[in-house]
Amino acid sequence: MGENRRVWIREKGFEGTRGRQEIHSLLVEERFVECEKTVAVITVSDKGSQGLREDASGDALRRRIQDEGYLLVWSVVVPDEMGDIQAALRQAVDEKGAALVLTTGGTGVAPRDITPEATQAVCDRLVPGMAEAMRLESLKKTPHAMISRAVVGIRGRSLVVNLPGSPEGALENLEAILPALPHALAKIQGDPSDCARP
Ligand SMILES: Nc1nc2c(c(=O)[nH]1)N[C@H]1C(S)=C(S)[C@@H](COP(=O)(O)OP(=O)(O)OC[C@H]3O[C@@H](n4cnc5c(N)ncnc54)[C@H](O)[C@@H]3O)O[C@H]1N2
Ligand SMILES: O=P(O)(O)OP(=O)(O)O
Repeated sequence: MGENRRVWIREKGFEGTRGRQEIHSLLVEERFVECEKTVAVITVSDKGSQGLREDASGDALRRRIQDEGYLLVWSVVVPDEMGDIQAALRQAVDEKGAALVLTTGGTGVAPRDITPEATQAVCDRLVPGMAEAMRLESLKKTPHAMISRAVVGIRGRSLVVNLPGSPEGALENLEAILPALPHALAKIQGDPSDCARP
């Protein structure tokens, strides 16, 4: 996460213009605002990783999430391979510092669909309610929604969200959780404030 904070400070033009002490206090002050809004997008697709299909789903997700004010810190296309997916998830969180990681593809029941297993393997905790909400909303669009085994999990202080592979499916699922994302990310980052509704 430290790297992202530095990126943001540079973007705002503070780095080098203030003393070390002041930069440190700025980082502390702005931590909740900035760390929550970094995102990585991982496309899981055999065809995509071989250049046989344009990554329309990744493109659509990148556009939509940036429209919501998130800063894209990394994006990659990997094949439906356990090692590649896990490595990408670790890199997104541990090296790129994404507070939010969106995956698209490989959530279904085809033999090579293993994104949920790879996600669970690198996450410390699951957030079943977010995956349930995505399926609930998606069932209003298509009965095929129940085929997605997508999970949502937490790795360290980052949230990992599995989305289906089709562009429409990925966007429809993302839309279902967008309203809850800011609060979820703030809590994962350690926001201690009360969250009961008045
Ligand atoms: N809200 C919705 N939820 C779901 C939908 C939907 O349309 N709306 N589709 C359901 C279906 S059908 C399935 S099956 C499951 C699981 O999907 P997967 O995550 O396993 O998707 P894939 O098999 O990886 O891909 C499906 C299909 O999508 C196209 N595709 C895949 N990747 C890309 C890409 N990067 N760019 C463009 N198009 C892509 C391709 O035609 C694949 O065959 O989810 C349900 N949920
Ligand atoms: O090439 P992929 O992995 O996107 O899978 P599909 O068979 O669903 O097109």
